[in-house]
Amino acid sequence: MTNTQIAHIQIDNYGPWTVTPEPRREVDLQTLQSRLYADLAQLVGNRDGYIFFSRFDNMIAVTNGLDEAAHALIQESVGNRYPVTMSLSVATGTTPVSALGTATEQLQEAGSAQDKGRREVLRGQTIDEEFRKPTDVQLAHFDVDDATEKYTDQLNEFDTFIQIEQGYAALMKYMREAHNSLSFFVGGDNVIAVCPDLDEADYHDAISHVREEVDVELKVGVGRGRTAATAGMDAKHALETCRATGEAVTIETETSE
Ligand SMILES: Nc1nc2c(ncn2[C@@H]2O[C@H](COP(=O)(O)OP(=O)(O)OP(=O)(O)O)[C@@H](O)[C@H]2O)c(=O)[nH]1
Repeated sequence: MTNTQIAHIQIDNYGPWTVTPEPRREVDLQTLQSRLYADLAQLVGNRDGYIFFSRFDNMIAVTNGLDEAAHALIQESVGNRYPVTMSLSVATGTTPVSALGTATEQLQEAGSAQDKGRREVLRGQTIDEEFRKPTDVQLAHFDVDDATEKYTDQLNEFDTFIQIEQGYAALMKYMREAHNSLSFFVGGDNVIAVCPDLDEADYHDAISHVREEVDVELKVGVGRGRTAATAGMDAKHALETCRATGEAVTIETETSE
């Protein structure tokens, strides 16, 4: 069974900061947000976690393998180098949705996102080393079939963007509602979903749903691992198997350590 460790990261009091003492230049906010995401991708990724930007002022990470000290160090490193601080709440669950739900509740209990007094809160619990398993994380790497041929080389970039986003919107909503999974756009035509123990039929179901709803054709590779990094790499290999065999769904049978 999966045991996903999810961290909810939130910039402290960011809304007021963006307009104090008066609205800050949008390009500077865009730069800050993308640099913070890039830094966190390295800080989390070098410890074998994955982070997704969601709304940039809030981010969601899979941090299996990171203990409380590792989370604290990441938080401190950002606090030392940025004009903003961030709060971080971590929780585990048999589904990513339940883990995130707990993490967010802990953060909300500590104070509002726009509470001047809530700064650099660190809450929650990580999985003790002795309880970690090679099946703790299940990641699904979705890809639009022949996006280059169907969209990128045919339509203008904005109309391609609409097609890809439509597929993403339908998938993220359905995976959340029907399969307790958290799906994130990661660039190009790719979406990575953090999933509980789903089987091949569940993935076929999600792909059919997106096809019926928005006429976007997907394939998916699925990997499992002790960390997001190993599960994610297995998912990429499984996706390559889809490309080689023409199968819409491939689940790596070996679980990586
Ligand atoms: N983040 C991320 N983006 C990727 C990855 N692989 C491809 N992309 C992006 O997706 C775009 C399309 O590439 P592909 O998915 O290989 O191309 P395709 O035309 O859809 O062809 P098939 O996937 O073989 O059906 C690329 O330009 C990249 O932007 C990946 O593993 N991660």
